[in-house]
Amino acid sequence: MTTQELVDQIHKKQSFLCIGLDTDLEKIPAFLLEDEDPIFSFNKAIIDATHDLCVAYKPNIAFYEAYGVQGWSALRKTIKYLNTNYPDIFTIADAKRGDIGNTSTRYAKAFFEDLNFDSITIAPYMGRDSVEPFLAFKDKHTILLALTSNEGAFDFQTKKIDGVELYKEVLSVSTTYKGAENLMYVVGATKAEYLKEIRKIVPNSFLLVPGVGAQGGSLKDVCEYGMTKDIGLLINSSRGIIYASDQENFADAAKSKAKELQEAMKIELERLN
Ligand SMILES: O=c1ccn([C@@H]2O[C@H](COP(=O)(O)O)[C@@H](O)[C@H]2O)c(=O)[nH]1
Repeated sequence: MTTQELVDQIHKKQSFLCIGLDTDLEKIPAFLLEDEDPIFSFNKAIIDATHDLCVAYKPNIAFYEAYGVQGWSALRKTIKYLNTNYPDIFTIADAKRGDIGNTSTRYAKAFFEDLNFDSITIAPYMGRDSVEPFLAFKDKHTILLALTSNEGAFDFQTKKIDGVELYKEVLSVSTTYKGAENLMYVVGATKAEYLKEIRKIVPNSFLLVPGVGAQGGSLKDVCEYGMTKDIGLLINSSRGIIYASDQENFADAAKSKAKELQEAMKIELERLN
């Protein structure tokens, strides 16, 4: 999917919501455990109930890998279901990969070609040759961890090297990578006040912003400091939406939570005009 197609979808749906499919057998409604593939049944119900309120879904790969072959099969069914039934939706494999060049190429093939995701999250720590193999794929997007939402982000990411914070170095150096036009960045909603500085380095890039909902980040602050004329934001909420209820009404409850966020986003988009 091209970035323009994503922007068009945001305008059409008046939403820049990404729903995280962090599907955990210990948290989904108990009655679904009787199904042949409870993970897929849960995901399908959530997707069918919320697809017109969001522009992206982000399965976190850890939740699928944790269940071995069954989990991987549910992931494959989920991405296939999305690509077949809702081809306009932007899909993100939250896999946080990155390795020496030839290994990165295999990761890229796995997620972009075999699974056919539109994008993947990548850790920048191994540098240029670990990221560029992902950037070589046309109309696929590489979402580099810049400033993450967790407390541990302060261990390294905000530390200065030669007077410059590491996350800023990640942002500016990565813009020189071959294929940098395919880059997006992860910035945690819990670090909204940093967005002003971040926008000085990457004024137009799309940012994937997790941390609204269960982690307490503010949608309003993220929009105030991070929104661009082309929106430039995908705001993720996972647990706050998908686990709104563990009863029969779980999909409707998820829809209500997604609707609350979409309505708040609509107001923010109206401010742009
Ligand atoms: O900095 C980061 C990077 C990734 N995540 C992931 O996003 C979701 C957030 O889930 P919530 O339930 O809405 O808190 C989850 O998959 C994280 O692994 C992040 O939170 N922060």
